[in-house]
Amino acid sequence: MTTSPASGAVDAPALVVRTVRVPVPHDLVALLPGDGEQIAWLHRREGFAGWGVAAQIHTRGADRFAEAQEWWQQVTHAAVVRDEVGLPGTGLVCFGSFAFADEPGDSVLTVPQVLVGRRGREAWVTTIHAIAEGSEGSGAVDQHLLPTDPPARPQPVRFSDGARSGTEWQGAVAEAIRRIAAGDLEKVVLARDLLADCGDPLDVRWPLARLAEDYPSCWTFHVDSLFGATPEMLVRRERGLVTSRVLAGTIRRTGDEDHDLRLAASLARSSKDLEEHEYAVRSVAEALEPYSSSMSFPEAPFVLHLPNVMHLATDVAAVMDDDTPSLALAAALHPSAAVGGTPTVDAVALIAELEGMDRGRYAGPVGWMDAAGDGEWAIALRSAQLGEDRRTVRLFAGCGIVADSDPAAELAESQAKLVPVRNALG
Ligand SMILES: C=C(O[C@H]1C=CC=C(C(=O)O)[C@@H]1O)C(=O)O
Repeated sequence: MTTSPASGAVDAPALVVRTVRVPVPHDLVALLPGDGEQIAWLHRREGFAGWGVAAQIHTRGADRFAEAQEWWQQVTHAAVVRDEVGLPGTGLVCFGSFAFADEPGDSVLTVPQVLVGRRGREAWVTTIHAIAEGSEGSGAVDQHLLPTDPPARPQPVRFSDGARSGTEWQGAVAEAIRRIAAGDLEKVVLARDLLADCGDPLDVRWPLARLAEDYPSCWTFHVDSLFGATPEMLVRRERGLVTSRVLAGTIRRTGDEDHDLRLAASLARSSKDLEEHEYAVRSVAEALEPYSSSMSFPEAPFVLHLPNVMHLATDVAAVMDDDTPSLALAAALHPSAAVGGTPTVDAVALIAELEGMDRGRYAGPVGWMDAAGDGEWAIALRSAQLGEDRRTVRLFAGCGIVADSDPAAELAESQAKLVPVRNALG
């Protein structure tokens, strides 16, 4: 069932939900069917694999988060739930992917028909169907734990420039640096896209399996044709505790361990990167402040090592003052200065002026939420949007620009950030 609140009225279906404990599956991606709605959320082999659509809403505009949240509240109120596991992520769960910008933007919240979840030594299957459908059409739970036919290896992929060539994009970065020097703003994150032609329709399980394998410390996701492996957690809420992993400030890895350790040390001392990082941490701390009774984060960032790049990283933790749902927190935090800039309004305006493209859902919140409002919303980075023909893929990468940035170095950094999805397609 799909609804759209274009008329202002939100039409929530009445769902029957059943969660049962099952043996821990070896590999969640291997359970995904080869077609239809496929949902993935994976972190260190834990998370979810889901399929089918029990209910869905599309929202757009400045109220996209609020409308989705209102719909979710109605769906949860109308649902009949039998949950024998009782963990965050069991019972009724939705998955969402939200547009970066208010316009044009298309955002989605989906409730799958079948969801297999894993957390530590616990695993479960949740089946969801509309009350109107009468019986539990999803059948015995064991059938959902059988690996499906593996995806075929894709053909070699051809890449081409997106909205801007590398040279044009460096020009946009140079213009942003001029605006910052003129005092118009302090930081802006500029992104670019790269087009991939896969020849045949892409079976998204192929890149998902590779991303989950190669980037286990990232959150590998697929929601409504947006997929990737992001290292940045915008907000995670679990029973009154909120955490956020803020990233900004990047250096490319060389593959030589000793050299990379020296690079990590230089990143931790780089005033340009520390400044870029400081803006991002401040934006998250200021946005969480109204919702929390206490907050903590270390004075200096640590260096997060990924296979392709290293980032300055800060983990922020806050105790919630009230029961604001995780999606509402994500809405309050979006766009943080890791993907927008400082001040936010000026940065978002400059992004629209200089990038020459619609970001779509790249750099928007992507994640899941349960009926209690607990959930995880990451920032959709190191990501790509699969086209409607399923043959073309748009990859995205962006870089934080401050006064001391260098356009050529930023282009190289954006190329390094494209590596995870590029390699996963190959
Ligand atoms: C905008 C992206 O990365 C952000 C997250 C980490 C480091 C960043 C940087 O150093 O510029 C960016 O703020 C991207 O990967 O597309």
